[in-house]
Amino acid sequence: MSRKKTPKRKGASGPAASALPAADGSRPARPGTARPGPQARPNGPPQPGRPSLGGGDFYDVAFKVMLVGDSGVGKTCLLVRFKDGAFLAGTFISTVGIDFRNKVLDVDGMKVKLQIWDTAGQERFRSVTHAYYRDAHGQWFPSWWWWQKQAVMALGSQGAKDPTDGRETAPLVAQVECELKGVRGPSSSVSPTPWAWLTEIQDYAQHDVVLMLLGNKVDSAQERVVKREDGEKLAKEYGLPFMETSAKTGLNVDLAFTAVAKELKQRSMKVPSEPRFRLHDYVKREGRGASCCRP
Ligand SMILES: Nc1nc2c(ncn2[C@@H]2O[C@H](COP(=O)(O)OP(=O)(O)OP(=O)(O)O)[C@@H](O)[C@H]2O)c(=O)[nH]1
Repeated sequence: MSRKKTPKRKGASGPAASALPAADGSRPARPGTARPGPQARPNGPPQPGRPSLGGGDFYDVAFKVMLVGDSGVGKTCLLVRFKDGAFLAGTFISTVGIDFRNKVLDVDGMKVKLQIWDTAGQERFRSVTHAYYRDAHGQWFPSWWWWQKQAVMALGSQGAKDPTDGRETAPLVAQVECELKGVRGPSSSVSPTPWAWLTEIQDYAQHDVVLMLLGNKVDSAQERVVKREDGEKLAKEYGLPFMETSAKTGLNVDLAFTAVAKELKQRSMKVPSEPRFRLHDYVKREGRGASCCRP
């Protein structure tokens, strides 16, 4: 992935539009860059001449997944952990604009490509992110049914501090409470709206988007400020599947993306012979507790 992160600076200008990938996943031409586009057109059910990501990574069906959440909760680290199995330790460098990575998973005998978009959590990039929620592929390639389904994984942090620089990050539950307070106000008649990110998703994503809530950074036991039960309660309140993750240890990272891939595949393919996949049940059953995986 071309690094779109830059050291955090106050008053830094927004991203140069030309440097950003297009909302349909294409990028400005760069030598050696595999880019999704017409030439990478997949063909639905498995066939011998399946499209490739390059390097022999063939796939049958492709979906778009977006990672959203406040700055510093660990979106980029989660993606890097999933894609490369590594943890980006060291100084926190905030994402500028947006970028994506592709990964092909084997889901029940089918090759599912996830195109995962890593968004910037900082407020000043919000307008850039908005453009990427909508399925731009539908606009450009209306017959590409396989892009129709998308997922958003909303991240919060279960820890209060970024362990690398001691900076405060907004923990999951606090983000929600803060938002509710802001909207309700002391004498406001406006009915409370969900957490800011969920509101965004409602406003900008497809109405039937697959959603999952993740509480990241569960490895830092001393820093933990959100209890697992509180995360679960919150998710229940909004009817979302919830999982605690750690980009540092890898806890539940593959599982979370696999769960989303399974759900997306089911919604698109509807294979009658396959038992119905239930995302909520799957994450509850398969998700591991943080206590078993401290570093
Ligand atoms: N202990 C611990 N630290 C983490 C974890 N995930 C991320 N971090 C740290 O948290 C900081 C922020 O991580 P990023 O992945 O850059 O955060 P982000 O959400 O992409 O932030 P923006 O790009 O600003 O939106 C970095 O210093 C990471 O090393 C985790 O699971 N555990």
